[in-house]
Amino acid sequence: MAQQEAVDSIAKIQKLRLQRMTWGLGAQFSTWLVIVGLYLFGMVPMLPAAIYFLMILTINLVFALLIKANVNLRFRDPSMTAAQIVAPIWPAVILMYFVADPQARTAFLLTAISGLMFGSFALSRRSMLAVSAFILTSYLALLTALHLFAPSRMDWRIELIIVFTYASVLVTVAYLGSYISSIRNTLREKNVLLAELAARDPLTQLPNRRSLMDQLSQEVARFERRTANEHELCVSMLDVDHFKRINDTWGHDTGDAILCRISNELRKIMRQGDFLGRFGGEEFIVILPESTLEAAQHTADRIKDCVANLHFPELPDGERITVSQGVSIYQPGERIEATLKRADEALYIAKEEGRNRIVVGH
Ligand SMILES: Nc1nc2c(ncn2[C@@H]2O[C@H](COP(=O)(O)OP(=O)(O)OP(=O)(O)O)[C@@H](O)[C@H]2O)c(=O)[nH]1
Repeated sequence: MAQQEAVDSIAKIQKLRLQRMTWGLGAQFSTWLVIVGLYLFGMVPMLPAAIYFLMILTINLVFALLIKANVNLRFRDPSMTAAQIVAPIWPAVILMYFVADPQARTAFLLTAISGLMFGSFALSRRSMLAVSAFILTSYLALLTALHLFAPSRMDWRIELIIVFTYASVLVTVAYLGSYISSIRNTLREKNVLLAELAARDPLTQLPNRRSLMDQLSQEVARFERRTANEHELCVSMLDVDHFKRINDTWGHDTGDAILCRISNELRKIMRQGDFLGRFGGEEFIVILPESTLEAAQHTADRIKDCVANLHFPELPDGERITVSQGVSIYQPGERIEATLKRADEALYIAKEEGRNRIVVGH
């Protein structure tokens, strides 16, 4: 099941990557328009323009195929952000060589900046600066080629100003972009932390009521999807006996310490796949998915014995703590609250019958 969830989440991320690629195509679209315009105005010959489009088509196709075939998952950055920004630059540089007018060439430089902005999704400052350096070096290489082979198509004074301006703009964009990227990372980390805090009980560090209810809904959904009928979803509600007396006699701090100790010990004896949480006060819930009533009773017995045999250094020698438990089984199609209510009623009976026992709710 967990494996299926991991596969689903990878598929979702891959879909998002393809979506970002489409946005990238949107950003490249402006460059394509520029080229069509240059061609229509007779500022660039047809062959280099056609070669450019062929190269860009191949590049985009390769990236899309890498994502579709999940090959990108093997890379250090599966989003291939830097590669996707850098790859279309050289086809543009080659085409720029054939553009006669230096002013018209600057249009390409602007579109490279919008490509760089995609780096703010993922790139560190160092990577953003490296990509900027790559763009600038590519432009300098173009100027060198023009200087050597087609000096009539360039004016060094204008190019110097363009290169200087472009370098400062790239550095600014790289800094701002990496700042946005770092804010995104911090936000992501904080969200993970917040989600963890919202799901955990601060005293015992066990999953809290909200988390228990989430887990129960997931287990119910899973149960309703099951194909074979051999397993049950069982719930055990557990309450520490005479806890008020413990608080009243030895103080609230002792009560807290006892709740923490019980939580820790129960955590240790939980079967993998079972879920223990604090429902509130001195009440806990154990969720036993893919179980049977017999197995649930067995677990409840283990819990009962575990707590009854605990020695608490905070309490006088011989003072024992016990727990009562109400067990219920989820009935197909019912609301989970109904299952919990049966467990609660069974717990009530366990208390009535003398505590330190397990009652199954029907
Ligand atoms: N120390 C401590 N006490 C808590 C906490 N949450 C709830 N309690 C106390 O737990 C006690 C529960 O008492 P009752 O509901 O009367 O039940 P009980 O004394 O355990 O008696 P039975 O459940 O009938 O065996 C109350 O005194 C609450 O104040 C907590 O986080 N820490």
